[in-house]
Amino acid sequence: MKHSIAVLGAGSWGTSLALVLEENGHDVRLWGNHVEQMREINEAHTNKRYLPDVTLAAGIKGYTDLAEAIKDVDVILFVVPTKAIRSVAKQVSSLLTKPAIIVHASKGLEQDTHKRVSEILAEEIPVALREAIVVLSGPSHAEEVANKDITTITSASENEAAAKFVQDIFMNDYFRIYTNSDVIGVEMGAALKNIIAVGAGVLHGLGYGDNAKAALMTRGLAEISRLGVSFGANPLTFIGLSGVGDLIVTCTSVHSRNWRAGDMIGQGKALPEILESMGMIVEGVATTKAAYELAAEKGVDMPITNAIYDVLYQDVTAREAILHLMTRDGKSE
Ligand SMILES: NC(=O)C1=CN([C@@H]2O[C@H](COP(=O)(O)OP(=O)(O)OC[C@H]3O[C@@H](n4cnc5c(N)ncnc54)[C@H](O)[C@@H]3O)[C@@H](O)[C@H]2O)C=CC1
Ligand SMILES: O=C(CO)COP(=O)(O)O
Repeated sequence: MKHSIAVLGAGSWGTSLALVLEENGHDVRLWGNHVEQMREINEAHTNKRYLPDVTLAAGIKGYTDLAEAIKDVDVILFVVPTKAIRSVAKQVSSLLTKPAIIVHASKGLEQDTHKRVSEILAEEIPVALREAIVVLSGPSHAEEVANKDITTITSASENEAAAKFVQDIFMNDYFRIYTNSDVIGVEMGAALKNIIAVGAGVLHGLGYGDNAKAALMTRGLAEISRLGVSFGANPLTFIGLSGVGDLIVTCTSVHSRNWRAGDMIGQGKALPEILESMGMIVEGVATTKAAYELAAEKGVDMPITNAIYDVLYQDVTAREAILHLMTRDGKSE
């Protein structure tokens, strides 16, 4: 069945998800806040800044007017960076005239409040205007999805019917969706893997090898799970697509923005210059600070997150942070 879907956020991930939905026969409205970019999408059918080698289907329509983009849609998919979720959600709730299924595919924790993205959406969009909130997450680089490379991700919601609905609108022969009811686990896995990806990049930039990477990913997953479980997540979620699955892709791929930023840190470049040169969101930087503060509040031991926090925010060198991690007291696994 054909549905009308507004995709909010015309970066690499929003554009790739719009491509999948359009291919699946839906009416797709891609909303962005840059007039020139939306004109490019509508006239040249490209979005070169974010997906340089991709031609977009003519069915994907770019919108700069949010009211028009969300008018009478069945689904609103948020794919802006985490730091923009609250402001965009506020605008949506002031303009929405009928309830919609609210989906998000963003991966991070809000600064200061430390909230997950679905919590922000639940605060900003009144119950009367949302049928359900669904989280879309898993190992999925936009560049590969746009090339129709095989990808599997998770659709998570407390509302099982809504999770299945989202599974149905996205599924096709290269994009496979599994449902999950553990929203906390799926969102915590998604947000926290970005921190470990920065660390994997740092190790690469410093010249460390595969043993170091495997150590970081394994012990990183242990602390992701610890923090997630302290909020009520199911520990098994972290061995699923939005846990170890996403950790693998993001720590081993040159597509990863977080990994690339970490790699440049390892090579000795300064963080502001790195973020400037990326031109895309590197969620792991803000999420490291949120997770560091959250772990301290909760009394959860997160030594790798603390080490990356020290490098990003405390002027500790990466080599010093690694030495500190490696020379802590011996522990039981
Ligand atoms: N790129 C990827 O492969 C994947 C990204 N994600 C997540 O998706 C989210 C978006 O990431 P990307 O698409 O990579 O980011 P991006 O940096 O490629 O694009 C972000 C887009 O959001 C727009 N934007 C920023 N603030 C805005 C605002 N206030 N109002 C309207 N538009 C605004 C930007 O102009 C840009 O078009 C992030 O949370 C990321 O972790 C999740 C899975 C895969
Ligand atoms: O979440 C992502 C892939 O699943 C994208 O984030 P990165 O680009 O940092 O890997």
